[in-house]
Amino acid sequence: MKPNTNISPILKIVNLKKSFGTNHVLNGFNLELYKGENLVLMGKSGSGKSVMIKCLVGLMQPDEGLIEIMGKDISTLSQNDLNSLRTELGFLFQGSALYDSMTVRENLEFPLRKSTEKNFDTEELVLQALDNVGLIDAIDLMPDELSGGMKRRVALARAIILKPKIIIYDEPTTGLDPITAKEIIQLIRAIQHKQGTSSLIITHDVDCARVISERMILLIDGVNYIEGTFKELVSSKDEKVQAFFK
Ligand SMILES: Nc1ncnc2c1ncn2[C@@H]1O[C@H](COP(=O)(O)OP(=O)(O)OP(=O)(O)O)[C@@H](O)[C@H]1O
Repeated sequence: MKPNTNISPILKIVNLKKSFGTNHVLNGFNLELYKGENLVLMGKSGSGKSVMIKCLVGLMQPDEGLIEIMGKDISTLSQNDLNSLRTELGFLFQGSALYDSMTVRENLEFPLRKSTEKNFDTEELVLQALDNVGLIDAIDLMPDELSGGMKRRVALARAIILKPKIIIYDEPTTGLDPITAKEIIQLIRAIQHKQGTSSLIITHDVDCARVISERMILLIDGVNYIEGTFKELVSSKDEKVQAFFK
């Protein structure tokens, strides 16, 4: 399904460029994410996916290009405005990234403590988020008492706890066995459906892309080399594109 391009994208990247010396990582990368869609970004290792995310969240300064989140050009925002815009973004990082010395409950409370919005019931949000990932019973456990799949679920609960409008998933299924990976994919879909979030999913996992994507972008040679549905991309005759699906 093609997005309705009459509607403004919730996230927009235009002509993003970033080099490190002679290593030209991003050479004019473009991306548009529309409300409620699941957009998958695939790129080989070292193609610049993390650099793109760092530019997106303001952790790295691009050499050139425009990044708009919910219609706001992030380069023009004050630190305060950038921080409050960041609360509209949820992240699921590679490898879950839970705090080992904190219980599940404390891990989930962490983003709430940092939030500028204080008008919420912490206990209720924590329980709601854990319920969404089917892990209420694990609330007082420590991360090392959880399986890899449970950790990923807790990380997912933490990513959605403030009901962000956009969620960025960085390799959500890496390191999981195929069955657990499928469960995580189903959860991502269920959460997107329930909360109407827009998702940017960065993955190497072709199965994950096939199941979850409504649209895909391949990052090759620093640009959005090709865009389309999984079906369109998988039937491309272009060798660089085919290499992703072998
Ligand atoms: N701070 C930095 N200084 C110099 N080079 C960097 C820096 N950050 C990234 N790079 C380079 O940018 C390129 C892209 O790296 P990046 O981490 O974005 O790849 P990636 O697509 O996320 O890879 P992976 O899938 O393995 O995570 C690499 O060549 C890397 O060495």
